[in-house]
Amino acid sequence: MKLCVVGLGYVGLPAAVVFASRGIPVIGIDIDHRKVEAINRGQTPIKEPGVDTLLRQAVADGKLTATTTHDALRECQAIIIAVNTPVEDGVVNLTQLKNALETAAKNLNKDTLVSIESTVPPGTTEKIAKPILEKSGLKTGRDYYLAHVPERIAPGRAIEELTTAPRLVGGVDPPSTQRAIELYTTINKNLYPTDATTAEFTKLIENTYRDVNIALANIFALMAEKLGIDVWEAIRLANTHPRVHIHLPGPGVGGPCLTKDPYILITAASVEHAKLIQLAREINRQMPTHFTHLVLTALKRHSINPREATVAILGVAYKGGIDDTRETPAQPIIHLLKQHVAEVRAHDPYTQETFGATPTTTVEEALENADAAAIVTDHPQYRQLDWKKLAPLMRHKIIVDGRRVVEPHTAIEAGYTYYAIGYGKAFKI
Ligand SMILES: NC(=O)c1ccc[n+]([C@@H]2O[C@H](COP(=O)([O-])OP(=O)(O)OC[C@H]3O[C@@H](n4cnc5c(N)ncnc54)[C@H](O)[C@@H]3O)[C@@H](O)[C@H]2O)c1
Ligand SMILES: CC(=O)N[C@@H]1[C@@H](OP(=O)(O)OP(=O)(O)OC[C@H]2O[C@@H](n3ccc(=O)[nH]c3=O)[C@H](O)[C@@H]2O)O[C@H](CO)[C@@H](O)[C@@H]1O
Repeated sequence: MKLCVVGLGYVGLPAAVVFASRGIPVIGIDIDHRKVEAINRGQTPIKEPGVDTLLRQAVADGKLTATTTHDALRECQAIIIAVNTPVEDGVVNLTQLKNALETAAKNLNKDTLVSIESTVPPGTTEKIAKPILEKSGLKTGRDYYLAHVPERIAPGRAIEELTTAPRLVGGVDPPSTQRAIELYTTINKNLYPTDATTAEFTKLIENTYRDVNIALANIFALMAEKLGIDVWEAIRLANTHPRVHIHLPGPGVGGPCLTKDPYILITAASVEHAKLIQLAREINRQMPTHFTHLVLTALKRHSINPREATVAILGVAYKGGIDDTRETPAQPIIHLLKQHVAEVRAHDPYTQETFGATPTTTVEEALENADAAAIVTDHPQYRQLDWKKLAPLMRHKIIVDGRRVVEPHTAIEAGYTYYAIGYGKAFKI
């Protein structure tokens, strides 16, 4: 059996190299010739731990080749579609997916499985993909097979999660579910069969649940700031209750999924009370502004004129331990701070991106003569910092912690004034 993977981005490429590593010959297809050329040279166009090694090996073994030509679909008995489904002005754009399906229909072999991994509105596989693919003259569930197998990988852990994280397998009919299980069982034994529309819906509600839960944590944080309470302590205590699992507040929710999937869900099924989900999105989108406000309040409380101040942003990636800056809250935070503050510097151990802030290569360089350290990302390296040793570098010893990377008592003992999202004790007079 040969597998074609259409779309070699953050989802398609890890899948391609993992299938190839299990001995399955894979043809990767992408319209971006630079990606295709890089892959054929054995170089990964995306940064994802482990992909580089598996890719080099797969190309060297002749198990993975990439092409821009969709005719290659003719050689495959299984096709994974992993093109992007971006949300624009709150509405999902399925153009890439429809184009990929049209070319698949023109090159579809009898008995082939088509698996859609892209995140899509419920009903897309059944009502959009199926009619397009049946233009081939083949009948679904009899002549060829169709499933939605949503991708659940978290960036930074893709390779591990592809083989271990539970996976939904939703065929449009039982034979399609069965064929999809046969394909995915070669890389992951933890499969949950269902139907395509349930799989599509489930993918969206998982990320929506996470976004709404984080929004709730963010509201609690704002309340704690008013009440003079430490929300981190309160959430830790609340979560000792066996039926409570409150997520963590922060300076914003970034990444390619939580910022997009709730909108796909709301638009797909417009029920009145979906405004809960909409509101959660708005709360999370507001957090970078709130964090910026905390930084400016901290400067004011220390009688520092922002126009003469330097703020060091620690962390540009959207979450800890990775270099991914898609939809990162650091971008609006830097943008807003630059409107008020003389100099905004940025440091990140994983990425060079600074969104217009002055780049720095070490934490020491970022903090030298700075008035405040503003921690945006929970990189593991930041948890190891010796704040006592760093203190003499700074002009003013102020920490504004978006992620509870520093324990308040550690900062205070090292001579800092400590502010944080949800740390109401900083404001208690
Ligand atoms: N990035 C993630 O971590 C993640 C996780 C789970 C689900 N998803 C979902 O997976 C899908 C893909 O996301 P991504 O981040 O990999 O996107 P991406 O933009 O990184 O990759 C998509 C790739 O598809 C290619 N492409 C577009 N049209 C094509 C066509 N007709 N034929 C061949 N190639 C084509 C693009 O050139 C690009 O390389 C989205 O629906 C996304 O919501 C993403
Ligand atoms: C349901 C779920 O788990 N889905 C995962 C999610 O992966 P992700 O990479 O987007 O990672 P998250 O951890 O959700 O982070 C997003 C942003 O939220 C911030 N955050 C997080 C937790 C918290 O308590 N408080 C916060 O503020 C964090 O800093 C970051 O900015 O979507 C992928 C694509 O669909 C999935 O495949 C993947 O399984």
